[in-house]
Amino acid sequence: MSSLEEPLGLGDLPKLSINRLGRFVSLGARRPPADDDDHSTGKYSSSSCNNGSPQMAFHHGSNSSYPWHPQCRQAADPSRDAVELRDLPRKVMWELPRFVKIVEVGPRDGLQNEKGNVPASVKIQLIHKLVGAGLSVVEATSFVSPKWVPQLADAEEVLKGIKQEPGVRYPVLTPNLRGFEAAIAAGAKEIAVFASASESFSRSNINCSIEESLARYRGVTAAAKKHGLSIRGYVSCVIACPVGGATDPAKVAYVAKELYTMGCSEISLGDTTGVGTPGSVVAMLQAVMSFVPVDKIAVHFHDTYGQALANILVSLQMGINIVDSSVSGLGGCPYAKGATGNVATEDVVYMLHGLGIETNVDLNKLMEAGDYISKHLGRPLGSKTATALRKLTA
Ligand SMILES: CC(C)(COP(=O)([O-])OP(=O)([O-])OC[C@H]1O[C@@H](n2cnc3c(N)ncnc32)[C@H](O)[C@@H]1OP(=O)([O-])[O-])[C@@H](O)C(=O)NCCC(=O)NCCSC(=O)C[C@@](C)(O)CC(=O)[O-]
Repeated sequence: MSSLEEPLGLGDLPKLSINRLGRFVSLGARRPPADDDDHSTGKYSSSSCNNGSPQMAFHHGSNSSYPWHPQCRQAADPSRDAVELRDLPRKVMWELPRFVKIVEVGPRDGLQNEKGNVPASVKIQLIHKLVGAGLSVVEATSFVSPKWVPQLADAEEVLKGIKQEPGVRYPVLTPNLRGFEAAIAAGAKEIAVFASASESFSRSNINCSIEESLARYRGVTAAAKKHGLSIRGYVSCVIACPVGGATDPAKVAYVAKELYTMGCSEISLGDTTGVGTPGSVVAMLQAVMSFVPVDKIAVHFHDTYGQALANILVSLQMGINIVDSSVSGLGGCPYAKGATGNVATEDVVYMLHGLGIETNVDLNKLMEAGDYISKHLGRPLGSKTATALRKLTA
């Protein structure tokens, strides 16, 4: 089995201090009481006799509805159980933010891997539609070598063609000073630099080692600060690398810290290949949060294994409130074979709104943007939410 085929668990990762993780895990999942637990003190609760589902508890009332469940068999005090059931939603939801900022990466990360040519006019129209849907950060393009990413060779035309709205950010990727200069000449007000936590991915993506890339980015960020530009920093392969296998969370933390120290105001942690699970994501975030304030961290999940929404949820529970996503799930990295697109923005918005979290995004208008680009690319919608809602209204 290749490293891409096998999901990673905590056991695959290097040992970390688990104090924080222990605290976190205790909020979400309770261990079942052992036979010798003292139930009379309530030290270990048996309230999960509803098998973790508030709905089941609601319909069936008492824990004893599931006599086959080991914890149900041990339920002793119905009044205590009622109190704990009432508290369950608070326990599950209390760490969640009220507002999540979505960083739309479809026009860049989404289109950089397209086989066919997407005209600049279509990219510009897509960006306008995404901003019209309420997205306040839309990554517009990359000023990278057209030899490496021919799909974004029209970066200047795209950035110049956008009608930049006040209060909206349009970051562009810049791999070096040359890209930075081209970006400001085209009107960029925010740039993004992109390093990797994997040595082999760094070489295949930007043709240099991690240390060389950081040295290069120190020059780029210094120039950006002189021009008063905001800087976003990416760390890719935060869970695993297509070649090197599992990534050490300490390495992710190191690269994130370096980018933060050189002046990146937001650090986006990319699961480039989409192999992460909530277990590996918690360990990685725990490591990064020791060096970068939680409100400066964004998460960026590709959905190769269908884990992206679960990974986002666990990130929110850890205090993250910035999420990258791509309209209609567009995307894939040209240098990460087999990796699919980012999590679809429509699915993220649907989940967040379902949790009562505000985004300022209008889901209907967002779906129109998804329809627009999917029709242009001649492929079905890449969002489950949009597919389901379109069927309902057909
Ligand atoms: C970094 C380089 C340039 C090094 O590429 P290199 O070949 O080592 O550099 P070079 O200096 O030898 O330049 C090669 C050619 O490109 C030109 N060149 C050089 N720089 C530029 C520039 N800025 N703009 C336009 N042209 C440029 C340069 O002038 C030269 O042209 P030639 O002389 O052969 O005609 C190259 O490797 C590159 O552009 N890489 C970008 C690859 C890329 O964009 N990958 C996708 C990013 S996605 C990602 O990283 C993950 C992320 C962020 O999405 C998060 C996640 O999903 O996890």
